[in-house]
Amino acid sequence: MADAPYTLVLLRHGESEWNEKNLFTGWVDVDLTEKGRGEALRGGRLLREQGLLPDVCHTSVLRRAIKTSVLALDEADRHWVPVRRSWRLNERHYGALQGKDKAQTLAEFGEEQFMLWRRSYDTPPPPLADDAEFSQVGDARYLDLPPEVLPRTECLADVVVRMLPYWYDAVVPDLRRGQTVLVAAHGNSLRALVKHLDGISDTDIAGLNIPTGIPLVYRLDADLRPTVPGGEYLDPEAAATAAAAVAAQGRKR
Ligand SMILES: O=C(O)[C@H](O)COP(=O)(O)O
Repeated sequence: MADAPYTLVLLRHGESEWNEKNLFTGWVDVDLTEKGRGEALRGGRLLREQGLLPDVCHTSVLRRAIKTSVLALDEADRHWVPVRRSWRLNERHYGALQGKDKAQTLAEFGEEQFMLWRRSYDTPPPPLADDAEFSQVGDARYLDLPPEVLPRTECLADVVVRMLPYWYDAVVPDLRRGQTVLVAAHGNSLRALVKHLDGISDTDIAGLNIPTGIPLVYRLDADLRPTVPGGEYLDPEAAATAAAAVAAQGRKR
């Protein structure tokens, strides 16, 4: 398609153990659930059935995204493509909320504060202490980062700032080589990328939620602009239902 020379596939990891428990996760490196592994396999099957065969994959350095990419690529018979990993695709760091129950947080702090921390563009949760149980300080995969770069909390604006250099330096060159690129990442790092791609306002991004395990396909024009705003989910009905469930997560008992 000359008017859409570039194909980008976004895939949020399958359900994680802390998604199932309704806990704020952020940079805590939890595993997929059995359901999440099934979602990843289905995502790969949808890619294969649609002929959307990745030539390269980019993931975060968190196992839920890495394992999702391995399962999906294997199911699409593309397990052999090159993979690059970066902390810049990590989930948003949830600060002192990491490990806390979403429903309890909502009950304790109220709807307004909960939504500010969870979905505002520029209000981060309180920072996580370096000696806290769910801190990433000292984690081997981040030892090359200057201490001041390692986040202790992030708002979505912070994620945009640390994700975009990777988008421009690693993902865009692969797209411009004509490769079909799979980005296997997280709800908020993908919200940050979608915000950039679709030019979504700082206010409107609060209403956008990304479901687990369902490929979101962007066909981009020569200027890397989406030819279909918002992209196209390979299972639109399931995606709409699952995105609504993500939005309501704070209320899950
Ligand atoms: O990090 C987490 O808790 C989830 O993966 C994303 O959570 P959210 O949808 O509440 O931002």
